[in-house]
Amino acid sequence: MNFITLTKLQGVVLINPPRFGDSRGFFSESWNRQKMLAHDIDFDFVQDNHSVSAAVNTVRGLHYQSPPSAQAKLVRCGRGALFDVAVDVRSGSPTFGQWVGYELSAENGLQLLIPEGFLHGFATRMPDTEIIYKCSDYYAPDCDGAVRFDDPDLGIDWGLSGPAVLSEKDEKAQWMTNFESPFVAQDVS
Ligand SMILES: Cc1cn([C@H]2C[C@H](O)[C@@H](COP(=O)(O)OP(=O)(O)O[C@H]3O[C@@H](C)C(=O)[C@@H](O)[C@H]3O)O2)c(=O)[nH]c1=O
Repeated sequence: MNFITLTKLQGVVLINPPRFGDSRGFFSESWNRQKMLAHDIDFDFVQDNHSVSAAVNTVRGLHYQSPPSAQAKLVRCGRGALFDVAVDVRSGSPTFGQWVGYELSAENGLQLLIPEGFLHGFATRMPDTEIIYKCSDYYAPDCDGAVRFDDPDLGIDWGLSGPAVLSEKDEKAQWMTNFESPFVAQDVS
């Protein structure tokens, strides 16, 4: 797989950082701003997040932060495996409402880059799965929002093997019909 794979959603990029294996294990650069600049990708990440989900089929999402605290995220899996999803909610985008999803695991080392203007969520495939992600803005609870992961208008195939394990916040998340996007598409064609 290439280092960078573009997806059908403009700005969402799958990254496959090289791993240098030896008798000890491997070494990999999980973020190198200079190397990403060569691919016209640049973010000023200011916060790193790390969460562990105990149960398989835990779903966190679909989350966003509204402007002026919108966040781009660079997501990877530190332990176990997860299915990571980005949904385009940029008003005026030709792919508004469309989603992409990729398996990110500790084993495959893949990362998903999700710019501002997208909902983000993931489902765990293994117990005690760890997600680690960089954010381009700080946590701002007043700007925090959530859309139901199982919204029929989105039709995301999460590939769950049982009932989703959700937080109270995600249980109560709004449906797409009530969602007014705070994001406007820029330079999306
Ligand atoms: C997201 C976040 C939460 N918290 C606190 C608030 C709360 O007490 C506790 C758990 O928060 P949540 O239930 O929102 O955590 P979680 O459901 O893991 O939320 C995360 O989900 C994924 C899909 C994302 O994309 C993230 O941006 C974030 O929204 O952690 C922070 O202190 N800083 C943060 O940046």
